[in-house]
Amino acid sequence: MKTAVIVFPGSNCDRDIAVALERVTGTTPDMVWHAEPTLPEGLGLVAVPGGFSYGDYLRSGAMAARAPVMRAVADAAEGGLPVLGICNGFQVLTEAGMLPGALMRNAGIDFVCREVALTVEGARPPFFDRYQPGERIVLPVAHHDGNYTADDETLDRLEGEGRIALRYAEPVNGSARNIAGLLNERGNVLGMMPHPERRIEAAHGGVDGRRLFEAVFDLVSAA
Ligand SMILES: NC(=O)CC[C@H](N)C(=O)O
Repeated sequence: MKTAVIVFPGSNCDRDIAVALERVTGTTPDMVWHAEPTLPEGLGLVAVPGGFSYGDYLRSGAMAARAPVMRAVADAAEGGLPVLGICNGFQVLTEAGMLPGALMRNAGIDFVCREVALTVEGARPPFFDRYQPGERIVLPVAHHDGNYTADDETLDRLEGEGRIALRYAEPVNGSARNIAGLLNERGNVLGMMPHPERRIEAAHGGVDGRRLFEAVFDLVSAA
């Protein structure tokens, strides 16, 4: 499966996700610089990685959302391509309007860097069909702007449409309804604050992130 990882000035989890994709899919992803106007042909997944794009000025993800490559990412998502935004990637996707709501400063102000327990809310493909609905998993988080915020009407709609993909098992950063991960309407764009790419082999202390990549790989290989 051909994959791409978007790289912004200040990305720092681009290598982590590249290694995870390589280990799971057996192919090396294309690293795509933010200034590129297009994406490579024939992709099965685009990853928007974690980090501190543009130093988190003006808000985390705000400047990256306006990078030339993001227009191509939005077009590809509209065409149904799976897009995975992790941590800063989730912030970029909300700032780009590809996912609703915003990620605000953590309720406790502090940077939160630890393992957290999460509930997988649904087993919806392409990302979660290798998990059980309601399954409890553990992944690491590392962020200062993970406090998901949206108005009540939006939150109710997200719940009603089954688009809350992941919830913190207990409050971590003040996120509305403990939201840790979110899908777009079609289900092919996922933004999540925890880092699945940092839990794919035993040496990481757990493998709860691995099935997410395997599920996308299965889907694309079967196509
Ligand atoms: N690990 C990350 O992607 C950090 C995300 C973001 N810049 C924050 O601290 O909120």
